[in-house]
Amino acid sequence: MPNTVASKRVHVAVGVIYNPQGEILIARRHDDAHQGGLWEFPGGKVETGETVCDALARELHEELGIVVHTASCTQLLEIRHDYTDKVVLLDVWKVLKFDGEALGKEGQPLKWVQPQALPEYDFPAANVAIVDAILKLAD
Ligand SMILES: Nc1nc2c([nH]c(=O)n2[C@H]2C[C@H](O)[C@@H](COP(=O)(O)OP(=O)(O)OP(=O)(O)O)O2)c(=O)[nH]1
Ligand SMILES: [Mg+2]
Repeated sequence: MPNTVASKRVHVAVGVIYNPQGEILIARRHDDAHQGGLWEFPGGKVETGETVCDALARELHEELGIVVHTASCTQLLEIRHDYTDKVVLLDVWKVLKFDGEALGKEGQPLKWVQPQALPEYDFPAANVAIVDAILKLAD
C-alpha cells in the first residue's frame, strides 16, 4: 500500500468521562507513544466492524478497567487534525455513567480534574477544541 496520508488516517474514540463530582478524567500518554508525554482523554482506535460507542467501551475497559453504560454516552464533537506524520479523526463522546473505579491499567498516570483546570495541562494540539467544548458546557 502506498504511504499516503489516507493510509495513515486513524479514527479514534475519545471519552470525556465525568465522575459524580463533575470532574473529568485525564491520563498521561506514555513517553514513547504518538504525542507521548502529553495528557489525553482516554480512548483509542476504532477497529473494523465496531461502532464508535463499542470502541469507546472496549478501550475504556482495557485502559481503565471501567464498564461504561453506553446508553449514557452522547457525542460531543468530531475533530480532524493533521499532525503531519498522522491524520486523526477524534470522535469525542461524553461518558456520564460507568461501573468500577478507573485505574491506569497500562501504567499511565490518571487525574480527575475540574473542567476549569483543564487549560493547566499540556494536551496534543487537536485537543484545544475538546477543552474549549468542555469549558462551554461548564459555563
Ligand atoms: N486517546 C486519545 N488519543 C488522542 C487524543 N488527542 C489526540 O490527538 N489523540 C491521538 C493520539 C494518537 O495518534 C491517536 C489515539 O491513539 P491511541 O494511542 O489512544 O490508540 P490506542 O489506545 O488504540 O493505542 P494502541 O493500541 O495503538 O497503542 O489519537 C486524546 O485526547 N485521546
Ligand atoms: Mg489509547
